[in-house]
Amino acid sequence: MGKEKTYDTAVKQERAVLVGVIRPGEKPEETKEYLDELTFLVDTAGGVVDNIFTQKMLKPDRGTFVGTGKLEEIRAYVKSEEIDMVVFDDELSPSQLRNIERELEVKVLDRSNLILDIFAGRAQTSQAKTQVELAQLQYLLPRLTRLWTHLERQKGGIGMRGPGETQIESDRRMILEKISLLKGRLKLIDKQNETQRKNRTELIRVALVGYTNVGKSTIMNMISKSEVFAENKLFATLDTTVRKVVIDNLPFLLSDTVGFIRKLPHHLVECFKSTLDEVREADILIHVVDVSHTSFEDQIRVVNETLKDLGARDKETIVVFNKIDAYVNPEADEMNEDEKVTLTLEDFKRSWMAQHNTPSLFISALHKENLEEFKQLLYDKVVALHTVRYPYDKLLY
Ligand SMILES: Nc1nc2c(ncn2[C@@H]2O[C@H](COP(=O)(O)OP(=O)(O)OP(=O)(O)O)[C@@H](O)[C@H]2O)c(=O)[nH]1
Ligand SMILES: [Mg+2]
Repeated sequence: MGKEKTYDTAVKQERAVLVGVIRPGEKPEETKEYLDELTFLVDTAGGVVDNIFTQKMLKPDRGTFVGTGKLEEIRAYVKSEEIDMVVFDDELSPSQLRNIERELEVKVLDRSNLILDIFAGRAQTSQAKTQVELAQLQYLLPRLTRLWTHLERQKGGIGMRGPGETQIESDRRMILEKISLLKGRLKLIDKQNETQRKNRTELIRVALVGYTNVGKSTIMNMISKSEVFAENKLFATLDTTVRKVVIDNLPFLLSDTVGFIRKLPHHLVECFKSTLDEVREADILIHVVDVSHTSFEDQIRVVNETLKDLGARDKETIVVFNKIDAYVNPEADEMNEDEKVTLTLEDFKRSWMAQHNTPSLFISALHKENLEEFKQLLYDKVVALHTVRYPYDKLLY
């Protein structure tokens, strides 16, 4: 863990307020879930959430996202509580951002910007760094007239990490040049990676995919005895790691990939396409789900949609429900502890199995529960595929 980049906690944490719009028909749990996730993102970026403002609206206001009355309320709060930044739960258009900044006179971030900032702090390889930088520049290009960047540039902090701000502001043309330079660099890296991948086509390739923070890296470490960075923060993994794994003399490749999230900035998905090549070119996907998360079913949906965008939805998939040790049924307060967990998880299991044909498993990577079962299933799948693909391969038997 020592060599990983983490944020300096010695500096004063920036205090944030969050702003979300509640759409018609949105349930209170949903609103809470969205804002909890945004809180987690702010926390991951090194900030601390001081307060949350929400407004019920048919759709966000085109000029100022929330209504002017609400904005006035936020402004007063920001002034009196000396808040450092205001974070909106959706991507703001360039004009919304401009209007809001003018009104609030404080640093304004949106969800996309925040995610990009976290990515910038996490990127390790030149590929990841180039991809993030490209996404950040594409995000900034139409938003060059921001006010707070002038004031805050020297101070650094959340939203300010990444590509050089001076360049970004001084010349739009320079950004465009930089963008094309980065694109060229990415193309080169892609080519190198492609060659690398071609050199290992003999082995079956398995990729761990899933929502962020579900335990993909923990599973990777457990199965491959590797030391991939895992922690209770969003986007701990940015770079794909590939390891050769051997189960019962059967070698295959296992890769750990970047986690998915709701409303992933469009530019970021585009820029990360090549990181996700590993997913696109995998033979088998292990879709990891955090079954202890209150909205894990929504997360499954988000992951499936992202996989569809990548053209990887039709791959052979194993669904692994992880963190069964942490599963609690919120409605079963009255039952005793043991009953509560087994009963409700069993219920879910039954209804899931009845509705889906996908092979599914329930494990705890942390407590090493049902691990053998998991390895066995994985082994069976890899063998089956291997036998089809290399029918004469004696190595196996
Ligand atoms: N209770 C419990 N926690 C777990 C389990 N598996 C993983 N975790 C924890 O969940 C957190 C996230 O784990 P990671 O392995 O980093 O998750 P990830 O899916 O790789 O996350 P990203 O790389 O951020 O997308 C860590 O704090 C793990 O210790 C489990 O079976 N039970
Ligand atoms: Mg990870």
